[in-house]
Amino acid sequence: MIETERAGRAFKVRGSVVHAVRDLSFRIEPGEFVGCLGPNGAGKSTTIKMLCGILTPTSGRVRVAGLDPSRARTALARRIGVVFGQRTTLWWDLPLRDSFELVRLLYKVDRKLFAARLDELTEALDLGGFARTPVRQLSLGQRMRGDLAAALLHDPEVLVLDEPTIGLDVVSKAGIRSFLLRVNAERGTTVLLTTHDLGDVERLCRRVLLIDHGRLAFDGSVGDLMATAPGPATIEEVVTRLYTRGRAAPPPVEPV
Ligand SMILES: Nc1ncnc2c1ncn2[C@@H]1O[C@H](COP(=O)(O)OP(=O)(O)OP(=O)(O)O)[C@@H](O)[C@H]1O
Repeated sequence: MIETERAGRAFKVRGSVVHAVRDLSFRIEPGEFVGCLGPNGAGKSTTIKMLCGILTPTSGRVRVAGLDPSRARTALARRIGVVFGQRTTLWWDLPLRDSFELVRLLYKVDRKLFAARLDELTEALDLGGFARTPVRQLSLGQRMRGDLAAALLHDPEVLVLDEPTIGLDVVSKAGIRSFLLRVNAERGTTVLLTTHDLGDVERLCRRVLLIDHGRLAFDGSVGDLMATAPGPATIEEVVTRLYTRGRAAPPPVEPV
């Protein structure tokens, strides 16, 4: 469903070249729920942007639902839902309900199917109380639920999420997580999410990709990830060890 083959993306910055992603190869099968981890600046968002067709790889190949994302953006848009936790795709000044109607028109979703899907999503994400509120007046948690609904209104086969739980309180996070598990289990939607929240990984992901310095540093189950530690460890300890492997340990914090 998602496939990258030695994919790379370089940027020219003030006369030098930054390799944001290099030689990235992985395959995600239909129905998988995969988490993408990595330290800040590792290349996660660049990877997601290549999968959505926002960025074209400068080397290698990317395929999503059999399509080349940067060449077939319109065709892909019908098969993929995307949420960027740090940026809304909704119309800021419009009531949430009107944003959904625009999504319906953009994706040419049949009116009846749209109404049924919107009812389901309204119930599952508890959108009823703020459907008529302009997006700019929504809390972050409400806005994220709105963004998720907008990404799923056309019933895509693939859902790609860039930090979907960022800034949410524990209750909102739990709601979003159980919703995502439901979407994956009930509709068989393939989910790929990036996150810095290891709770997302523990509760949601059966498989983890770890990107470091633009390269794939780990690909396996959460159990395999935990088994990389020499002894009993928390997931925070395991991931810290992988993120700092081969690097100087951060200086200890001196008490004042
Ligand atoms: N448009 C761009 N122009 C130049 N460099 C870029 C651009 N986008 C990303 N980069 C660089 O590519 C590298 C990877 O960035 P990216 O945003 O993919 O990392 P990330 O893993 O998503 O980080 P974070 O967890 O902090 O969001 C970084 O060094 C970043 O500065």
